[in-house]
Amino acid sequence: MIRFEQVSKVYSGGRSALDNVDFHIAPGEMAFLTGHSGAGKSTLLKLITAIERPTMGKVLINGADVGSLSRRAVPFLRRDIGIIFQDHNLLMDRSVYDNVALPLLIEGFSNREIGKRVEAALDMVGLGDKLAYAPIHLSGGEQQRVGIARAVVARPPMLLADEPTGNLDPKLSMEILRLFETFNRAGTTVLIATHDLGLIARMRYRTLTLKQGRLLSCEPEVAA
Ligand SMILES: Nc1ncnc2c1ncn2[C@@H]1O[C@H](COP(=O)(O)OP(=O)(O)OP(=O)(O)O)[C@@H](O)[C@H]1O
Repeated sequence: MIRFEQVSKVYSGGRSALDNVDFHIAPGEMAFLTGHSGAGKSTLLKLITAIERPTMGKVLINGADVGSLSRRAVPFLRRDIGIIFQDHNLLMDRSVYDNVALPLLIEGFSNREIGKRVEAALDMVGLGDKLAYAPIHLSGGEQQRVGIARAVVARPPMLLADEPTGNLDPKLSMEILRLFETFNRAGTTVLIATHDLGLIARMRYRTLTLKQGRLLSCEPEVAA
C-alpha cells in the first residue's frame, strides 16, 4: 500500500532530509515511524501525501507513483488518506460537528449523508454527545479525538498521524493509540510518527526508525 523505493529527499538549499529509504507497509498494517528531531519523519509523511516530491527514488501509494502525479491528480490521492496532526488544526470558531463535516462538504455529500457520517465518526471516538460544542471548550485529548473523527469521516483506507500524542499525558496517549488500533482492526492501514518510544514499546507493531534521514530498521519492537 505504501512503498518507498530508494527514496532520497534534498530540500532546495541543499538540506538532505531522507537518504535512500526503502520500505513497504502492507494493506491493513499498523506501523510506527520514529527517530530524533530532524530525522526526517515529517518529510516522509509529506512525500506520501505529495506535499513534497522525492528528489530520487519512487514513492508508490496503491501502486501509483506519487512523485510523478500531476497537480490535478493530487486531490484524488489525498481522498484515500486521513491525516492527523499534533496540533489537530481545528477551526476554533466552529462547532465540533462543523469541523468533522468539513471533508464531506468539500466532497459534495448531501446534508443527510453528512449528518449520518459525522455522528458515526464522533460516536467512534466517544464524542457523540459533544456535537454542538466549540473545540475550545474541550480538553486536549478530546480535541485530538475531534481531529481523528475528521480524518476518518470520509472512511479513507489509510491514516497517517504526525505526533498525534505529542501534547497528551501517557494515559490519554494510550487511549488515542487504542483508537488507532480500532480503525486498524477494521482494515485501515495506519502509520504513526512519534518520538514516544515508551508508547511504542508497549505495543507490538513494526517500527521504522530514521536516523539522519536513513532508515535504521523496520523490525517489530519487543514489548516490555
Ligand atoms: N521545507 C524545508 N526546507 C528545508 N529543509 C527542511 C524543510 N523541512 C524540513 N527540512 C529539514 O529536513 C530535515 C528533516 O526534517 P523533518 O521535519 O522531516 O524531521 P522530523 O523527524 O519530522 O523532525 P521533528 O521530530 O523535529 O518534527 C531537517 O534537517 C529539517 O531541518
